[in-house]
Amino acid sequence: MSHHFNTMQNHLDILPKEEWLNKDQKPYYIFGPCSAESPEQTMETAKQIAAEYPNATYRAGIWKPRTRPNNFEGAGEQGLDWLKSVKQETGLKISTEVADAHHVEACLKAGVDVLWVGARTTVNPFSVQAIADALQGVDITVFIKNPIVPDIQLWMGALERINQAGVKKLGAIHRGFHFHNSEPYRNLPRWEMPLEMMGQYTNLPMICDVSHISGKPQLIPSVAQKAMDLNMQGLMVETHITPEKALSDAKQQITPSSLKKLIDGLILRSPTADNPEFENMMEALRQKIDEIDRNVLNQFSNRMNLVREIGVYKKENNVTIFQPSRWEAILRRSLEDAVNLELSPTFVKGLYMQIHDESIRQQTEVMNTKAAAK
Ligand SMILES: O=C(O)C(=O)C[C@]1(C(=O)O)C=C[C@@H](O)C=C1
Repeated sequence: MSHHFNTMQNHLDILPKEEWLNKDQKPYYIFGPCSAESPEQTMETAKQIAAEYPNATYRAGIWKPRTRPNNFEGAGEQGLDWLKSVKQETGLKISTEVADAHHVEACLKAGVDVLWVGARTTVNPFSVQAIADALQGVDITVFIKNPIVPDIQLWMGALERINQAGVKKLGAIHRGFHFHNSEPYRNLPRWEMPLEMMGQYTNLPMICDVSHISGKPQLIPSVAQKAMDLNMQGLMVETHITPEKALSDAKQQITPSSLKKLIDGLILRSPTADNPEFENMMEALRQKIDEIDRNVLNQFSNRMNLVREIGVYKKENNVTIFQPSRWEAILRRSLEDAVNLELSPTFVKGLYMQIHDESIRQQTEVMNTKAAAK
């Protein structure tokens, strides 16, 4: 397999965060029920949220296609009228999920401020393009949730399609990924995926949907704190006046008062410190890390030289590349060392799997190379 490794950054034409996302709120908060269920539930939840967080964006799902039919499928278009009333009475910005062009048109007519594309829509470029076409030239905020499968290209593609329609207030929402077993989460966070996106598009705001990752209230605080510590720009938290009576996602919604506890408990750290002593210390430690990194790579290179040398002997003696007992011994020794070195076994095992893969690749190359004329 050939690896094309791209360290180049990609580009999205997005307005600076300070001009829209973080204009009135930092972090950016999206709070509200999974679904708009009734005028009363929609309004009452909004009032309680607005009392504490007047600059938050209010969310409520209007169209809720469930995995299997014949469950509560959302209030439909009438729910947009309920959201409109919320906007009028509380002043909160309103937001909902769109999955097709018809949804977009209905939301634009209702004056919805913020739209998001859901995880099951992001996987389908046909759907995303239809939404992009409906948004052509419209000045509105749009967030793209990660696709349910951990495929970064789909996420990037969806952002690019919407951006190419001219949407400049654009962000991403990390909601975790679907796996057969995501314990203890509902959706495995795979934090490296949003981080990769943030690296690829340095101006892309990333919001963490802590509810869909957690799936249960107990996990929400640690997920929210981690998102903040990873320098994400905001949080989406499903909030319901009576979660136990919710018609969808009852298990993961929290009350407005639990929401307040959650937000009060967050420690907000900044990406840099305005402190010369801190900067000096960081500089010194980073220099040491740079030196170690260079040594590590050099040693890997030395190791691979030996591996290729072994490869030549194996070729001359017609011996197989993969040596299970030797490989097992290396792995066992390394895992024992890991304990004493305060390295996690998962990390060390992953590292050695990578090294072994590379050894095999290099020896395969040696085997396939025609010997130089003697
Ligand atoms: O010891 C060998 O036979 C090697 O080729 C070296 C090495 C390694 O990378 O350490 C590579 C492949 C084998 O499966 C086992 C070990």
